Amino acid sequence: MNVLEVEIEKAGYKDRPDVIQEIKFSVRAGELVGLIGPNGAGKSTTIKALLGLLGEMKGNVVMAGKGTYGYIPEHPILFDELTLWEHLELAAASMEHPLPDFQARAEELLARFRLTEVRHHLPASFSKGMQQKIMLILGFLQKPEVYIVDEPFIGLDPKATKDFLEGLKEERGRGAGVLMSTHVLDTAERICDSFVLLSEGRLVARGDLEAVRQRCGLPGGSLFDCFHSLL
Ligand SMILES: Nc1ncnc2c1ncn2[C@@H]1O[C@H](COP(=O)(O)OP(=O)(O)OP(=O)(O)O)[C@@H](O)[C@H]1O
Repeated sequence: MNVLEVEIEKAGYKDRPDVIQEIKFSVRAGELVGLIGPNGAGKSTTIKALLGLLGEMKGNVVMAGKGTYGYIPEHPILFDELTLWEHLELAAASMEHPLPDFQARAEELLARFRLTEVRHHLPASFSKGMQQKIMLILGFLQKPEVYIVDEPFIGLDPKATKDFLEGLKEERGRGAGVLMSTHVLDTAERICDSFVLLSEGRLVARGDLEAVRQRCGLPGGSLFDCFHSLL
């Protein structure tokens, strides 16, 4: 079953409405799909397009079930005047479907990412990695059907990265699908089930590592080798 289906004819910005073109892919329940491509290839634009954040978008995006998604942005988005706990309360209050177990879930996530002690502090004074962990907690809070994660590995320490990947694994076990953009290709190769490779706003390869290797004519090649041969 697909939890996310994306068919973008074209999308972009007011002055450049066709930054990305003909991007078609899907994410199955439990699948982790890596969105890969060099700087400026259109990864963030693709994510913004499927979140409905772009003025210029011609295409279709379908999310399964109730259509809930957890978006984990690359750069933390925080309010100066709210404590960490108030951020979680605000997120829960603005969800379309109320969280019956908000308190327990929030406590569990704070413990997992070791932020329990600072839950009543203002995140504006936190380190970059701590702020990034808040984004992970907010993403995990509502147990969505789809996770959309923009470059999670920059700024997280190895322990936080491990905790994050374990959290994603649990969620995938429950049937959530994940689309994750990253430049960290060795990690992507290790953890992703399949890949969407973008270059200059176009889809250049789609499928598991074997399919990407075939597309590049590099049997046994790493994702890193395939990336370089395609671009
Ligand atoms: N707000 C904007 N207005 C106009 N053009 C933009 C805007 N944001 C991005 N672009 C252009 O869209 C193209 C794709 O950018 P995008 O940010 O999607 O790339 P990316 O693959 O996410 O890159 P990176 O790996 O550097 O994050 C680039 O040419 C960029 O200049």
